[in-house]
Amino acid sequence: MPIEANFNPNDPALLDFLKQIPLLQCLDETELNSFTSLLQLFSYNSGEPVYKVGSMRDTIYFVHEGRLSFEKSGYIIRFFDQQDVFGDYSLINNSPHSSTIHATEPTELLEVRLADLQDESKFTSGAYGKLCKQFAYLLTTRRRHEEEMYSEIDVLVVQDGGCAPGYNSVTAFLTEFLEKSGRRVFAASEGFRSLVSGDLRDFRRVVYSGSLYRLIEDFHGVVFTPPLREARGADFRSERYPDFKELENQKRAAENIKKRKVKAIIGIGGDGTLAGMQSLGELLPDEIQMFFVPVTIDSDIYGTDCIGQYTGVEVGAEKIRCYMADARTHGRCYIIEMMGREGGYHALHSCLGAGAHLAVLPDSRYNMKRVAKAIENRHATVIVVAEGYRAKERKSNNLKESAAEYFYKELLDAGLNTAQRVVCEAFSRDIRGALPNNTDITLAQRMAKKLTFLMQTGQTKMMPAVLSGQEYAIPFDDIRTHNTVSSDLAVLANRLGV
Ligand SMILES: Nc1ncnc2c1ncn2[C@@H]1O[C@H](COP(=O)(O)OP(=O)(O)OP(=O)(O)O)[C@@H](O)[C@H]1O
Ligand SMILES: O=P(O)(O)OC[C@H]1O[C@](O)(CO)[C@@H](O)[C@@H]1O
Repeated sequence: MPIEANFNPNDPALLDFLKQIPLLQCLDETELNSFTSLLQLFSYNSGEPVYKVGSMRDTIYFVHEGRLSFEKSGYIIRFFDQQDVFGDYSLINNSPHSSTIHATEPTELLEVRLADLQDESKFTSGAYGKLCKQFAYLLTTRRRHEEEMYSEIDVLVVQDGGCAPGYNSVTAFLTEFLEKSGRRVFAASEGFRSLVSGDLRDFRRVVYSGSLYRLIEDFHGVVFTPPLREARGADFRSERYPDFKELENQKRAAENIKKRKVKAIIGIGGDGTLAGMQSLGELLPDEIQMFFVPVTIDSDIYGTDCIGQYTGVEVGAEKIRCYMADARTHGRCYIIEMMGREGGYHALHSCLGAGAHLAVLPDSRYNMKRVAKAIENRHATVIVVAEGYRAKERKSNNLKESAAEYFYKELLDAGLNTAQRVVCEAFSRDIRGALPNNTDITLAQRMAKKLTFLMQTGQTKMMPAVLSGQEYAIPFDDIRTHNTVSSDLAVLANRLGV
């Protein structure tokens, strides 16, 4: 239980303290004195709650000394320190508290009951009205600051495409390096879709500096990025947005970009995202700088390592090793479908790393009778099929089979007759959610640094690239997206000798 402490309501230091608080700056000297006479001072021990979620709003609290945590759904959202005010929502909202407040160190709070403020014999209705108005003013100015913050977007990051390890990492590093070079960085909340919609709620402010974050953390959409360096997933996007291929939508996005005075746009993703950026580039003035960062497990951007490809192969190979052990144990044949729409980089390298028996790539054409025979002579087999295998054929014939199932069907047509139970596994999307490994995090860091340099030196329509340890930059017009894999490696991955 908090302990009520004595204090002198006429203490000049106390009056000075109260005059610093924006909520009370609307009161004149007399009103402030009568307000002060309604205050009570309470001491809280460290860990003691002030109020809990669900309790009634009936008090406004002023932090006189100490520190408190503001918690929602078990998370600490922020801290309150000396001169901070909480509970002031009770001036306009009489629903129960949606948060819990705990003292995190010995704390003193000056408290005023709402019932006392509303009692005309203690506080005039005029002064109470002023307090309510002042609270509304503070709320709306915050909203105005938010509007202002998003009305001039400096650098805008747009993540699209399928998730891959490293989206979050590169966004965190871009924020760090660009902010350190004096830029303000923002992100579209949901990729290209947000550019078309263009509402304030479609944008986020991404922040690297802790002190800057503390200043603006209450504003809409502010995200502290350092923890994203190592985070899984892609925080600023949702489902794909195929409608961005429509010119009308691209035009709407271009208008919104100009309306929000964007100075530079960075697209992050695979070849589809690059195509979206290139289309946008046609509709925007040259002064708006444009960049692209390749993040894709399947490495479908030529001339550079792609962020996500190393984690993808590491996790993909480990997944195949598990199938190899299971296949050996049960005497089975697994046909695993892995990423690889065009070149098949991910499927091939994962297969190689794990020492699986055959990689079936989008362009592979095997003699299926020989493959069937080779399987029949084995106790256990693991075959990796890239998702793009016979994709056009399957699509044009409207076939429902996945690439793995289609390959199995071809084997059956070729007369496969094996004691091994054959199991086709579903497409391995799970790898997209893997934790980025050190190589991809380092690659993300290098590309972010290179991009910052390109931006600072006034370049545009460029992609930072890293190949064989060297950093480059490739102009948009020279980026090739058909990334074929080495045929020597495809031979190495053929342990069936077919
Ligand atoms: N030809 C195009 N023109 C304009 N926008 C496009 C085009 N192709 C794709 N996009 C946009 O880019 C987004 C991402 O494309 P896509 O789904 O092909 O992923 P990606 O960037 O290639 O990444 P990944 O291949 O790793 O999934 C799409 O949701 C769409 O909004
Ligand atoms: O999960 P979705 O939307 O079907 O996307 C599948 C595509 O995404 C990717 O996994 C890339 O992220 C491709 O390899 C694949 O073609």
